[in-house]
Amino acid sequence: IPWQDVLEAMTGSRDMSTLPLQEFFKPLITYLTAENTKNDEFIGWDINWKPPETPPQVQESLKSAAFDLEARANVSKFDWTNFDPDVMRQLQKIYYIGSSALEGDDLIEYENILADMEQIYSTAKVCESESICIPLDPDLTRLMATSRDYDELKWAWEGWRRETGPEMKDMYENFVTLANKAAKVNDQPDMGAYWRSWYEVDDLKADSMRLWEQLRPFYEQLHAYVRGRLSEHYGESLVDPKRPIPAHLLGNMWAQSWGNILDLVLPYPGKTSIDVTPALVDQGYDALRMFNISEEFFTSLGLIPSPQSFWDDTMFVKPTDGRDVVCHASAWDFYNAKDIRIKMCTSINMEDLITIHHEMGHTQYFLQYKDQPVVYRRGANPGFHEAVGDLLALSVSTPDHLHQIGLLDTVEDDAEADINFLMSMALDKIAFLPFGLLMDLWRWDVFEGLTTKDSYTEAWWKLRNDIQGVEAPVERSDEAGHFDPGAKYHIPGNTPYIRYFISHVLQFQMHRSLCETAGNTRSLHQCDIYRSKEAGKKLGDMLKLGSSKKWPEALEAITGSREMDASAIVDYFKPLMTWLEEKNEEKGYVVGWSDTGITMKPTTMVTVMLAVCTSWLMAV
Ligand SMILES: CC(=O)N[C@@H](CC(=O)O)C(=O)NC[C@H](CC1(C(=O)N[C@@H](Cc2ccc(O)cc2)C(=O)O)CCCC1)C(=O)O
Ligand SMILES: [Zn+2]
Repeated sequence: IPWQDVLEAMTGSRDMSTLPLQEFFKPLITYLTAENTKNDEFIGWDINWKPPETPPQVQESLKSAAFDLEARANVSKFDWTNFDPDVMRQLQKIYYIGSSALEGDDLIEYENILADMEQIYSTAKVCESESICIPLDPDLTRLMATSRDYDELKWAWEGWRRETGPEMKDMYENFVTLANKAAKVNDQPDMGAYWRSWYEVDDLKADSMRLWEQLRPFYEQLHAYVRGRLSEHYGESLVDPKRPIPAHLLGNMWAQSWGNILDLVLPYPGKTSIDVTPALVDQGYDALRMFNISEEFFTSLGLIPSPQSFWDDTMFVKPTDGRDVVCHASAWDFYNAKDIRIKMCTSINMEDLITIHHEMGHTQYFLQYKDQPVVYRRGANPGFHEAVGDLLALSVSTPDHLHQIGLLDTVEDDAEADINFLMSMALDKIAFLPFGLLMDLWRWDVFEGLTTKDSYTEAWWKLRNDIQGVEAPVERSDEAGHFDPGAKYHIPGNTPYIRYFISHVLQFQMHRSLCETAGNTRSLHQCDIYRSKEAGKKLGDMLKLGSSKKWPEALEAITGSREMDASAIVDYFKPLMTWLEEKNEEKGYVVGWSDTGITMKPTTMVTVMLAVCTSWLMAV
């Protein structure tokens, strides 16, 4: 409560007053006044007065004494600029507490809306019949990954959006109002600005768009090839080779990673498979054993082993006692420098093996910064926290590494096998970029008030079209009560998302540097830092910083650069990009997309322009 209330409780007055102090010293003040008058002392000080010349050595001691006094005086003035910068940084992080700054009913309503939306999302099921209803995890996820039936996929895709979004739509509008109210208490104009403030850069949106512009040409090449192959598989009537790709055909409920349709777009089908799911199943892997693969990779680098409490308390698989749990994987720091846990409904497949590494990247960060002040127990920026696990998974995913740990029996090291591997990586890493970007482009506009409830879905599909080049397989509209953003965990879960886009740039930058540290001599996409204590030391030292330093310093500790830079991901995928440009040209796959479906290749465009100009000149 405000100090005035405390003062009033003690003294009955709400104002500070000097009267008691004067009363306390009254006798002395009377005496001094009389004495000074008697001795005709000069009261106060005359700024033109100069002390008599003091001998040099006395001057020196006076100066040093004055300096100390000055320094002490400054601190006692509680002058922020004079505080130790680290104290300033800690105070700032203590002061800005996000949504916790809401008071009373606002805070209760805010928490209730979040709980209600989370409840809708985590219990939603799509019913095939009166008695059979299937949840997202694992059933709908598996269907979206494995079905190749256009209509079955559409049924699951549309059903999931029907069971989640509409019921949340009004809640979300109220949620945004309260979130923005909290942002203002944190000295931010809206919640999106508050989230972006964690990156401590002038314009995170501009930085993100700049990175995207560098990467978009590569995405367009991949998009063109995948659309071409899907169009051949499903037929042009279902997949128009010039339009955005129907969003339900990409192996994922949100089309955010396309790894599950590798079989439909594999460049060289004759080569040995690099999907280890069959091996995991055949070798009888269970969740715990998959976690141990990840644990062993981390400790091979000399990183910190997971404590026994982690193994005791982690939820590895979906409970079979009927409890409704939030199956969306997550890693938890209990901020007691001891307890860390993961909660995950692990399936026995490659995708979840990678997810396990992602989650253990979080718990490794928790372990590394556990001795920092609590306010510093965070990523250098949120993108760093998301990059750690994926960074190590870049080494684990290489065919050679998978072979080394017995999950691939043969590995072919030739150009075609390389392209197949790069394609499998691109279907996750390159395909993810536009989605990782558009999630918060949509949300930042909503928090800023540029997108209001009556256009939530319209704005969402405009971004999905423009940025990601995918479109809904069925009509979507706000008028119909749709709220498709609500079908993605992080919207009702209110988890910021740009961190994943940033992570997808950072993880390749760090991979390139750690590969150098580990003495890698092969191509970047073949690099495996397994067992490199030097690489592990570099990574560990950066992780120990937590958020105690601004993130460019943390990035510099690993890469030597203070800038986020997309050149590493471009280097990694270079061989595939060259291959895609040639293949798209050779197969006549159109690059890019537009709503009208009329897209011309640049060469055609130029021809048309020339024809127009010539005819115009002739006329003139
Ligand atoms: C207490 C708490 O909240 N803890 C945080 C961690 C922390 O902040 O300390 C946490 O556990 N968040 C959960 C979230 C889970 C996953 C996720 O949501 N992934 C995104 C995007 C994505 C896509 C590709 C990729 O390679 C990596 C991520 C999605 O699935 O869309 C699901 C599986 C993977 C990661 C996570 O781990 O980030
Ligand atoms: Zn994460």
